[in-house]
Amino acid sequence: MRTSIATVSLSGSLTEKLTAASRAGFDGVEIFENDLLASPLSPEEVRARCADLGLSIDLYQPMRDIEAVPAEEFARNLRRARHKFELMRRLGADTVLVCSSVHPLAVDDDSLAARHLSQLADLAQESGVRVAYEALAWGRHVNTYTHAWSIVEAADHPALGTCLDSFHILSRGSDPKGVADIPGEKIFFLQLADAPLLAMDVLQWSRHYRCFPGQGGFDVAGLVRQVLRTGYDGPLSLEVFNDVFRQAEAGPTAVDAHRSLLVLQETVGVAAPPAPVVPTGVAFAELVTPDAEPVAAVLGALGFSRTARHRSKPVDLWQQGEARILVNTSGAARRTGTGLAAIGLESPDPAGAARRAEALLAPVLPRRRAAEDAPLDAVAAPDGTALFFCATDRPELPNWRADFADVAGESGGAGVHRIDHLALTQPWHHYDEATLFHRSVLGLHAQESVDVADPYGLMRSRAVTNADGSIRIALGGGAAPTDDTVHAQHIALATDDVVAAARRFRQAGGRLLPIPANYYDDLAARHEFAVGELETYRELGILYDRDAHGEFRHCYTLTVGRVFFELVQRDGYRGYGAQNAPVRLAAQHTARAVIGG
Ligand SMILES: O=C(O)c1ccc(O)c(O)c1
Ligand SMILES: [Mg+2]
Repeated sequence: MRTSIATVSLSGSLTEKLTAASRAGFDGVEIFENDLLASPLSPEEVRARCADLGLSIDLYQPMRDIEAVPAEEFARNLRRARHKFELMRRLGADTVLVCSSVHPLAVDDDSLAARHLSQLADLAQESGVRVAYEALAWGRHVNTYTHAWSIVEAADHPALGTCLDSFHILSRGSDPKGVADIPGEKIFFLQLADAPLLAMDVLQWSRHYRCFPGQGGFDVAGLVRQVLRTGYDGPLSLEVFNDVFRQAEAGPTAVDAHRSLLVLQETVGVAAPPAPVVPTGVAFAELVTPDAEPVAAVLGALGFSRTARHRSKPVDLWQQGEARILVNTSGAARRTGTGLAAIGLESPDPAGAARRAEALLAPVLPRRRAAEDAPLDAVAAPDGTALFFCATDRPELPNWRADFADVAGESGGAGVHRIDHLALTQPWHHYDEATLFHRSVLGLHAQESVDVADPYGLMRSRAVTNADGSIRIALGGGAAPTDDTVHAQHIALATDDVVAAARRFRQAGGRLLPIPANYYDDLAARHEFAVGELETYRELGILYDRDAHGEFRHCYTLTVGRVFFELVQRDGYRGYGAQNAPVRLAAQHTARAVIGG
């Protein structure tokens, strides 16, 4: 289906918005009046720019407070409409949106509203324009889509139809089944937005918290299915008023937006991109660092051994059980410092996973970093992390491991057997985008988002997982001023005995994050522990949580650059310790103040 986006959904000048929409693959735009008024381009220039960019102008919007107003008011409205229809002729736009009136003098009189809209439609028709009447959820007298449709039906004018907007319908809890009563050709336009389920005034909710389909709590797909059954063949158009998107860069937002429509079309069965290939585990995590020594010291103390070296690049493989960490000292990190740059995802079908990712607009990275390397499909996540689709030691497929030559690593270890989860800090304005990306591109399941108090702001966190929990990525982000050293990425390592692993780490010279004594007093109040157990946790800085499925014990290393490690002992527990994150964040701020990072 054709896809469109309202300019109000993107940041920047009109030109920037149009360019971003075009690059992201949209077919058309809704031009929001304020964007045109503020643009130095003439309507003819806007029209030409859209044509150059391959965009149609699918809607001009909005006209307000038109119907069911006193006669002199309505006369002024018709005068205004004449001007706007002339403007639309210059723009080459043939459909105008009219929102249901919020005018204080508007009367509750459907037949007057129908007469007014019919008169407006007469005028529109003379200019070759169609009028799409939309019920605002906070309209003074008309605030449901069924009511707006009954007025359009009564007016019975060929140039008058209705505009359905998923936000106005779903925010009020209206039943979308009523859409079946509207003939498809009378649905002149379909606007789509999702929103988080918030208990607040509907106007504020609409103007500040809309998001792209799949990022909120509405059943947008259910509504779209209803609309498609009517035979509607206009565009799927996003109209998202959102404070974050207003500030974020238009290019990535437009890609995120278009991805949401691709996924929506897949959900309702009108598009079939390559099927998701759900990853089955973590093949490796790759750190970049300008200086391998501090990272090597921490990995060594954690029980890792350097087991192999890349044949052509300064990349070492550190391994313990099935946990593999690549340490890359090539140039890039000199600018960025030590950080988590890439994740290898074990994939049942790496090429298929890459095709899915590409179809959903993930930037594809070069398959071979050097001529002699095994070809490896990779894409960039919204935060820039490279995701490699790997087949480790499967003879029929290229093996990244074959690029590495074994070196004599000392054995031993600290009982770490695999990577339990990875935590990626998202730039604050990419949090919803990151969730949709990981869900749709990788086929992971998103858990509930939780608020996490940081001493200097509020973070949000949510895990995306596969069915058996062998992939668990915690996405963190939020309004807190991000401090790279505290809001760092982290790699959580699974062990069956966190106390033993923590002790070994310390004995080997590693430094664990100190946790305040008050935390343990609170633990003692909340849970019963065996004699001496809590004292051990207190001594080592081990945190504790439990859920309906089991227990979780975990502790943290100090941060190296922008990354730190966590040792976790997971006994049935299904979360990732988010309950303890406020204490961890505060402790990290303290540690940084005391130790200086
Ligand atoms: O918030 C508004 O005013 C507004 C304007 C136009 C729309 O299509 C809409 O859904 C809301
Ligand atoms: Mg709307």
